[in-house]
Amino acid sequence: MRAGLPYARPGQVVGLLGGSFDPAHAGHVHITREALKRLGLDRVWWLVSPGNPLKVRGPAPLARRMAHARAVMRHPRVDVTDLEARLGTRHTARTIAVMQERWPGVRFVWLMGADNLAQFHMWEDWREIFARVPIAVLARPGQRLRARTAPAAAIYRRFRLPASAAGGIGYRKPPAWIYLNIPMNAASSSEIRAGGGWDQPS
Ligand SMILES: Nc1ncnc2c1ncn2[C@@H]1O[C@H](COP(=O)(O)OP(=O)(O)OP(=O)(O)O)[C@@H](O)[C@H]1O
Ligand SMILES: O=C(O)c1ccc[n+]([C@@H]2O[C@H](COP(=O)([O-])O)[C@@H](O)[C@H]2O)c1
Repeated sequence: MRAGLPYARPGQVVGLLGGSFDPAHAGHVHITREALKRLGLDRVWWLVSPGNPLKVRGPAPLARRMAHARAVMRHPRVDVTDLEARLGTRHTARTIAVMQERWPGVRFVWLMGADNLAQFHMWEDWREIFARVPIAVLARPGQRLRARTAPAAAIYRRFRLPASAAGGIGYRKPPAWIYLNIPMNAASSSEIRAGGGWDQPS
């Protein structure tokens, strides 16, 4: 990272995993490693969000979530960033637009768990995200049916790639998306919070 911004060369393929990471957990680490392995990515950048625009409850302070995410995700090809706070963006479509300007020639791929595909049609300018970058959806326990019946999946049905195309997804012209059936990990931030495992230190 230079001056707080991650580095990638033009032509490199970078997966973007946006999230509240409130807190980061083994599920995030697992899908990041799977994405690196299967999608032909050079790097993955975590975008630790200032706050999900659809969530009412505010998350823990960004600095705390960043520090914890960095402790949890240790991999030479992964950068944990607070890019949205630095770029002043909050909605994903805008974040990606600004990043494509800032890193010309870098091939970004949007990564998300299957639960997010189910809600994707409610994101601001969500069609613009499909128009800008290939998307990889990673299996999550209990979310298969919801993802299969997601409005965004139906609308973009003809742009879905077969599993065999995973390794080259970064080179596909958008719209293009793929559903990755990976071994699953059941970790979730809400469960950790409900169990009191992320309470503020007193
Ligand atoms: N166990 C998991 N398996 C697959 N995808 C996951 C998993 N945990 C998180 N993700 C994905 O990682 C991204 C960031 O997730 P987020 O930070 O919201 O964690 P979360 O566990 O889903 O949180 P919460 O329970 O508060 O909704 C999202 O795209 C989400 O779908
Ligand atoms: O752009 C939007 O309207 C939008 C709505 C909901 C979620 N997102 C993004 O989706 C990512 C996952 O959010 P979360 O809170 O489920 O971890 C994170 O990068 C959010 O900024 C984006």
